[in-house]
Amino acid sequence: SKLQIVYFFLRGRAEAIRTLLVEQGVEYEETDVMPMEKWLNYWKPKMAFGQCPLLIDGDFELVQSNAILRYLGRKYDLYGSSIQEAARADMINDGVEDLRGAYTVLIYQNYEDGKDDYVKALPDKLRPFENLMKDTKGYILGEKMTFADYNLFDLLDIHLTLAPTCLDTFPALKSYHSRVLQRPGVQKRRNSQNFKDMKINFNGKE
Ligand SMILES: N[C@@H](CCC(=O)N[C@@H](CS(=O)(=O)O)C(=O)NCC(=O)O)C(=O)O
Repeated sequence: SKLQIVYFFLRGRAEAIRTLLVEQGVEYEETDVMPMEKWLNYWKPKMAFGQCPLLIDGDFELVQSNAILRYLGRKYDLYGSSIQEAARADMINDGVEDLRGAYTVLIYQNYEDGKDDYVKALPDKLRPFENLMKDTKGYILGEKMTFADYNLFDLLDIHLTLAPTCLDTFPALKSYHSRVLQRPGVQKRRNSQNFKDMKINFNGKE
């Protein structure tokens, strides 16, 4: 049976998961948790933490977007080939989660008043990723993509929407973003109507 992603009709925290699955050639179905009444009364109570995305893989169910990415990383051999490689992918994915969390607070709680300061402080948040990516042979672990690359790419991509010049002083990140964007599987996702129809965030702010 096909994998199922249960989430809002949004890029949000599911986009890295979708892009991974499309590029790996894994068929999946998308279940929209809305309308709001359905989310609140049917889906939300089923979710371990009251939140989505949820991945359904046969009779296995998993929430937490980063746990889902890591599960798919293990399932499709996108987690390196040593414990040190896996740990580097984990480290960078945790860094992505830190910045994604700050981005989420801006978008949902403080966009109008906080955007200028957020964008001003953004170089200090991106510089660690530039330093971590400047000596790699393409991706987080070298020549092969990992689950964390899909998350880092999505993080950079949503920040390019928020602040289009934010990578101009970070050549490694700028070339990394376009390298991932040009991958055939990523292009397949990006060119899909489903992707084009989805907003980044629930409140439409970006
Ligand atoms: N740590 C969780 C956070 C999930 C989360 O915040 N989900 C939000 C939607 S979104 O922020 O990912 O867009 C949600 O379910 N919100 C609805 C609710 O909390 O009722 C994860 O990574 O999956």
